[in-house]
Amino acid sequence: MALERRKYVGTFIHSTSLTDLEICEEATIGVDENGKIAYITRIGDEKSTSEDWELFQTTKLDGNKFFFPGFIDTHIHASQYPNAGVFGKSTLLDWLNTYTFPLESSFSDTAIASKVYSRVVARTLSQGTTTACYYATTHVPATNILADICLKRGQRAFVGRVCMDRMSPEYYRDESTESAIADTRSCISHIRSIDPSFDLISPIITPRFAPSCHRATLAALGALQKETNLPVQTHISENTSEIALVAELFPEADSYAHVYDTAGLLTPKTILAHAVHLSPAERQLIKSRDAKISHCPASNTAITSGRTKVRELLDEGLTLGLGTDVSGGHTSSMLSEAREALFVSRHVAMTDGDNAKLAVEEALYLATRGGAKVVGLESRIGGFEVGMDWDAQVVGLGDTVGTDEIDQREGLLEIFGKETWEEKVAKWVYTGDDRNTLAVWIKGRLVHKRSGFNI
Ligand SMILES: Nc1nc2[nH]cnc2c(=O)[nH]1
Ligand SMILES: [Zn+2]
Repeated sequence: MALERRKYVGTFIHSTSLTDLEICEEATIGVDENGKIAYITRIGDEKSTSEDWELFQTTKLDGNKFFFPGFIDTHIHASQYPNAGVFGKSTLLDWLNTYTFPLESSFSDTAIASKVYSRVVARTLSQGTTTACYYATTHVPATNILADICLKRGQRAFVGRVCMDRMSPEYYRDESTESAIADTRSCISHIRSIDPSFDLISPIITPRFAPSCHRATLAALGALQKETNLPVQTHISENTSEIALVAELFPEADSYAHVYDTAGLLTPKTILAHAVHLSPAERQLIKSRDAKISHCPASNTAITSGRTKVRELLDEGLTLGLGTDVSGGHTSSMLSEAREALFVSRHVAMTDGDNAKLAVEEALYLATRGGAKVVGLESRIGGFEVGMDWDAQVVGLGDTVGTDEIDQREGLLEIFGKETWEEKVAKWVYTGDDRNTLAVWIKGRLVHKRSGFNI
C-alpha cells in the first residue's frame, strides 16, 4: 500500500549510543512513500531537499511534544495478557501451573484468541510499541490469528507458536517432537502466505524453555533453525528452582546455556529472556555465539525471580533489550518497563555500588536501539537515520502548568517551564504513561492516534 510522502517537523529525540540521546529542536524528517526516512534536516543544516517535497503534508509539533523512536518489546506473551497483574505471591514454576497453563490452553477456542490478541495489539500500539516478539500458545489456528491481527493493524511482530512436550499438564502440551515441528512449520507457512518476505511479520522458533521440551524436540527445533535461518526465542536462567530443574533433567549438560547450545539453539538470532542468574561461563558462551538477551525487570520483580545485573552484562559486551514478559510482568507498557529497569538497577546498586545504576538514557537505549539489535533489525529501526523505517511515536508532555486546573488529557506529567529537554525526558520516563503517546507510526503508516491530537 503506497503512502503519501510526509514531513515531520519539531523536536526529535533518539539514542545515538548507550549513554547519549540526541535532542534536535526544529528539525525536519522527510518520510517517503515506502515509509523510509528520506532526509533529515537539523538546525543550521543546508536545506537539502528538492522542491517537490514542498507539496507534501507536514506534521508539525509544538510545545512540550517530541518525536521518539517506537519501542521494541523483545519478549511478551500475547496469550497471557488477560492475566496482567494477576500473580499473587507465586514464583515461576507454581505460577506456570496455577495461572498460565490454564489460560493459554483456552486458546484452543479461536474466539478467545481473536478477542485477546486484538486487545493486546491495540493496547501495545497505544503504548508506543512498534515491534513485539510475541509468544502465542501451542495452537496453530490461534497463533495464525495473532499474525493476521499484527499484519492488519500494522504492528511489526515476531510471532512464535509455543513448543512444549513435557513438564506441563496433559491438557496443554505437544504430543510429540514430530507434531511440535509440524505445527511450527504450519505457522511458518501461514506467515509466509500473508507476508511472503517476512517484511512486517516474521515467524520465530519458540521452545517454551528447556524443562518443557525433550532433548529430541530441542534438537529438532535447532535443526529447523539451521534449515530456515529464522530467529529463536526462549527463556533462560530466570529462577533458581528452574535452574535446579534443568540440572536434574539434563544431567549431561554443563549448564542451562549448554543445553541450548547442544541443541543448536544458541545462535546470533536467538533471544534469551531473563538471564538473571547466568554463570560467568554461560555469559561467555552466550557472547561467543552472539545470542541476545531480553531483560525483563518487571517480571523478575513480580514473580520474584531475581535482580539481573545489567551493568555487568553490558560491560561484558552482551547485547540487551527490554521485554515486558506479560504476564510474568504486570505491564505491557515499554515506558513502564524502562522505569522498572531503572529501579531494579538501583536495587542492585544498594548492594553492588553506584556503578550498577542505569541512567534514563541507558534505559531508553535498551527500549529502542538495544531492542533493535536483539531482533536483528538495527539497520532499519530503533533510531532516526536516513534509510531507516519511520517507526516513531509522538510524545506529548502537556502544556506548561499555569493554572490550578489539572490537564486530564495528557496524564499526570507536570512541566513547570524551566526544565531542559533532558529533564523533560526524565519526567516522561519516571512519571509518564500511555496518555503521553499521542500518535504512532510503523513503516510510515499511522497505526495509533490519541483522540484530540491533530496530526
Ligand atoms: N516468565 C515466564 N517464564 C517462563 N518460563 C517458561 N514459560 C514461561 C512463561 O510463560 N513466562
Ligand atoms: Zn516469558
